[in-house]
Amino acid sequence: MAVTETMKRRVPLDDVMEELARAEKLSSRDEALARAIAIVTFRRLGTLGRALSERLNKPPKDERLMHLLATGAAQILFLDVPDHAVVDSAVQLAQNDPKLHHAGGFINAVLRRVAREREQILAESDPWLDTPTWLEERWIAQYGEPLAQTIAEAHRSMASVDLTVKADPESWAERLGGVLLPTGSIRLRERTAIRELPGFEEGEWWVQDAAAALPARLLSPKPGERIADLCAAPGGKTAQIAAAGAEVLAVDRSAKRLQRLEENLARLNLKAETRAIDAEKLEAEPFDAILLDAPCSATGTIRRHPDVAWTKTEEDIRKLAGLQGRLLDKAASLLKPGGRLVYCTCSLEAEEGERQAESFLTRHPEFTRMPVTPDEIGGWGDCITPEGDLRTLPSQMALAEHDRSGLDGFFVARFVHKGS
Ligand SMILES: C[S@@+](CC[C@H](N)C(=O)[O-])C[C@H]1O[C@@H](n2cnc3c(N)ncnc32)[C@H](O)[C@@H]1O
Repeated sequence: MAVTETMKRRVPLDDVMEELARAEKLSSRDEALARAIAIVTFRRLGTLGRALSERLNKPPKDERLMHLLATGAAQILFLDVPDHAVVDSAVQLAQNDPKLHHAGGFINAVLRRVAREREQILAESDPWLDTPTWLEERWIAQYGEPLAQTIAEAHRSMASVDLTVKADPESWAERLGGVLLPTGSIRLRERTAIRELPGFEEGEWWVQDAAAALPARLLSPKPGERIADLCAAPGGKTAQIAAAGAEVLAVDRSAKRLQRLEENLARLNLKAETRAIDAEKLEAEPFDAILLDAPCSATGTIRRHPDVAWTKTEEDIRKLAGLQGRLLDKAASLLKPGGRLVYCTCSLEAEEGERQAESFLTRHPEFTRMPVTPDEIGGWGDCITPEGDLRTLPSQMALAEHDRSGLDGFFVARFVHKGS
C-alpha cells in the first residue's frame, strides 16, 4: 500500500505511486484515484489517527491495517466517495491479503462508525493536529505562534494550480479563465485536465507555483547572457531563463530527471544545454549569472506533497544544509566578476534559507546582497525580509476565492560578485 511504503522507506509518495502503478498495471484513472486517496490521507494524518484511536479499544499492531483504516476514513471524511463503496473496497483489500484477511469484520465496524460520526470528527479543529510535533515546534520558534498556526492551517488545503506564460499574461489569464496574480503568474480557477487547455500543445505556458516563479525572475536573465541552472530538473526555472533569451546550461545530478527537463523544454520550443553531473564537480567557463535551486527538505511544498511532513526528519535538514552550503561555495567559484547568484529553496526552515544566506556572506566577502525590491515582484512587498531576501509562506497570497489562496513556501536570496 502506497502510504505504508512511503512511511517505511521515507521516500516521496510520487516515487512510490509511480512504482506501484507500474507493478500493478493501474489504469491512469485508478492511479489518479489511488494518488488522491494517499495525498488526503497524508494531509489529514493526525486527524485520522486521532479519530481512529478514539474509536478503537486497542489500536491494531499491524501498521498496514492501521493505514488501511486511515485511507478508508480519509475517503469517508474528505473525498466524494460513497461510504458503502469505501467500506466494501477496504474489506475486499483486506480479504485479498493473507495477513489481513481475518480483519474484514473489524474494518467494516470501524469504518461504519467513522461514517456515522463524521460531523463530530470534522468539528474537532485543532489546527496543529495534522502537523508532526517537531515541525510545529520549529515553526513556532521561527515564525512565532500566530503565523506558524496560519501555516499549519494552510497545509490542510489543496494547493492551487499556477501557470507561467512565455508572454502576454493578461490575455492568457483571460483565455484560460484564470486570475492574474500580482507577481505575473496565472492561477487557474478550475481543476481541469492541463493537457487539454489552450496553449498546452503549442508550449505557450507551463505549470509552476507562483512562488517557484520568483527566483528566476529575480535573476533577471538577459538575451545573450550565459547562465547556469545548477539543480535544474524538471526545468521550470530553466524554461524561464531560456524564454528570456539567455543561453542556459541546465545541470542536474539525476539523468532521469534531466530527461524530463529535456521533454518539457521540447514542448515549450525552448533550448538549453544539459549536463547530468553532480554540480559540486562541474567544471566550466565562468558564467554571467547562476541560479541555485538547491535540494532541500521541501517543507514549503507540504500543501502539494503532504507526505513530506511525515517522511522528513531533522537529520535530513542538517545533512541538506551541509550540501546547500557546499553548492553555494561551488556556485560562487563559477561566476564572472560582477556576476549574479540567486539561491533558493522550497523550505520553511531557516537552516536552508536565512541562515544559509548569512553564512554565505560571511564565507564570501567578495559577494554582497542585492536586496529584492517590491516593484520587481508586482509590488507585493509582504514577503521581503528586512535583509532584502524573499520569504514566502503557504498562508500568503490570500485571494477572495479562499480555496484558491496560498503559494509554496520559498526562500530566495540574491547576491552579486563585487568585482567588476
Ligand atoms: C528543487 S529540485 C529543482 C527544481 C528545478 N529547479 C525546477 O525549477 O524545476 C532540486 C534538484 O536538484 C538535483 N540535485 C540534487 N543534488 C544535486 C547535486 N549535487 N548536483 C546537481 N543536482 C542536484 C535533484 O536531482 C533535483 O532535480
